[in-house]
Amino acid sequence: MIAFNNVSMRYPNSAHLFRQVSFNIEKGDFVLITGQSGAGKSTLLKLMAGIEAPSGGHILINEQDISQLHQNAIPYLRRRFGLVFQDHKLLYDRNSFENVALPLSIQGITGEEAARRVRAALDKVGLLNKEKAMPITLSGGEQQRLAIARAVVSRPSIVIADEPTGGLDRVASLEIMQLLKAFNDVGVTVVIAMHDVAQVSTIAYRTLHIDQQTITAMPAQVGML
Ligand SMILES: Nc1ncnc2c1ncn2[C@@H]1O[C@H](COP(=O)(O)OP(=O)(O)OP(=O)(O)O)[C@@H](O)[C@H]1O
Repeated sequence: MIAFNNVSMRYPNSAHLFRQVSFNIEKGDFVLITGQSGAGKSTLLKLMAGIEAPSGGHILINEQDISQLHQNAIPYLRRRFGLVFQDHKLLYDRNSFENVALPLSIQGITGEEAARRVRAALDKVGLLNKEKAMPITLSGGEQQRLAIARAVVSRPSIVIADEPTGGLDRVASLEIMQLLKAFNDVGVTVVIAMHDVAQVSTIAYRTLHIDQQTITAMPAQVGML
């Protein structure tokens, strides 16, 4: 589903973050990207989603080389991804419902159909009773769950989350991981960048570890608290 073939990455005037790394993420995988701060975890997620371009090699999404895609095709590629960032990137002048509805309205889905899908997404993350709440009135964990609802409302086949439990306590972190696992259980591929793997609980996962410009794939394992 996602294939990196000899991918190298360096930002202008910086050292390489990775050199000629290759790995595959299969449909339905639950993958953790680990590595120290600054190792390049966020960059790896951005490469997958076509937000950054690699300095070498090829990235294939469903066997399509994304570097060969026309600029106009990038928004369609992005729709396959649900993106969840550590700082939520919620719109604080819109309520919960409106935040989740935004990706749908960009795709031209409005009215009853949009309302039905927004409420289904809010229900999945346990925020159906907060649809009128402004994000600022929600707890950190609730804001992150709202960001997840917004990420999944377009029914993406891949959810990419960058430190989704950052700043949350243990209980809220566990809820977020269990929520992401629930989407994975129904077939969504989930890729999470995380420096603190201890929060993963008893979720089976594969790890891609970034260190010294290389990425090491480790087999499936079960995380322990
Ligand atoms: N747009 C950019 N332009 C130049 N350098 C960048 C850019 N984005 C990130 N970097 C640099 O690339 C390196 C890797 O950053 P990245 O955010 O991918 O690491 P990370 O592993 O996610 O770190 P953290 O755990 O601290 O979030 C850092 O040194 C960062 O300063």
